[in-house]
Amino acid sequence: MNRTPVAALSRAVKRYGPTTAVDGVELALAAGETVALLGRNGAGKSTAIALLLGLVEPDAGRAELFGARPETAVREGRVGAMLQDARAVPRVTVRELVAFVAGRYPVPLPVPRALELAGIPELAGRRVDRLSGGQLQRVRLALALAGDPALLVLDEPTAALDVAARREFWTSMREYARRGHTVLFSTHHLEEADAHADRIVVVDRGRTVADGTGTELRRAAGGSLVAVDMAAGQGPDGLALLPGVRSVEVRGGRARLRTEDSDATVRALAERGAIRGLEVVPATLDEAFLALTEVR
Ligand SMILES: Nc1ncnc2c1ncn2[C@@H]1O[C@H](COP(=O)(O)OP(=O)(O)OP(=O)(O)O)[C@@H](O)[C@H]1O
Repeated sequence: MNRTPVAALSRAVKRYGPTTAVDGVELALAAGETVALLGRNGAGKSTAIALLLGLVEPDAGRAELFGARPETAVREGRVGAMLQDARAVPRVTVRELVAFVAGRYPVPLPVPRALELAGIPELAGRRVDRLSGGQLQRVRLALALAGDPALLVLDEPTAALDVAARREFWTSMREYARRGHTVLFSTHHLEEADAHADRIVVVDRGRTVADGTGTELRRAAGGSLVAVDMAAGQGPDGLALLPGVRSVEVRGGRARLRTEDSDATVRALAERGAIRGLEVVPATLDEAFLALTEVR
């Protein structure tokens, strides 16, 4: 089996003057994987994507596609990309533009198929410079798909899409991924990352701070919340010392314990005879993300 990653950044560094946009980020995508790149504004996601596509050169470390320099894979038409800077081309129709781009690839998708996958067959005859932001976004998806690339790289692909368009977008993307293609997308929508990626890579200040499934990230970054009613007259004394507990908050006669090991915390509460109105809630991905990227 060929284990060369489809896309890899190893200890990649990219500086812009005094700003280190990417500071040793690690990333590896296996064939057929869908991976989400998650991070705050300015975390380095777009720069990491630009490095992978060979649009910028790393100052240190390596960026590779299919085990070679990114330019080679891009030239061979093995990569389709949808980046953030959308510039409309004047006067041409959607069909003409997609056909033009498809014509530059060795084995492109038929244009109607690219339009269908992007969910815009009805826009084929429309002028590109008269489309709405969301429509244009999907034309850009059709352009990224036009060459039937093995790897699709999408920088915040659903940013301009409404709820229905977003759902259609992910339906298309899943179909594309099901056919064995590899997809890397960046997003600020944690629920999208959780729902549509096999794996989430969290980038913060140019570094990879977490890499795993949504469940693994939730577990790694703060465990669960255990809540119990306190008995009359009982204070919070000692709760912070129970196994696993990171923090305690008491409000309205109810104690909320943030814990790394809810089983151990619940057992210890039971030993104290303190289990009334017990509730155990796993950390949300939002909480995990905030914990992983909190300003230290
Ligand atoms: N061409 C550039 N020249 C100078 N600084 C840049 C350039 N591109 C990015 N940066 C800086 O590098 C850092 C990382 O930016 P990048 O666009 O990669 O982040 P991002 O995670 O994609 O952010 P966002 O979610 O806001 O799109 C930021 O501080 C940004 O200001």
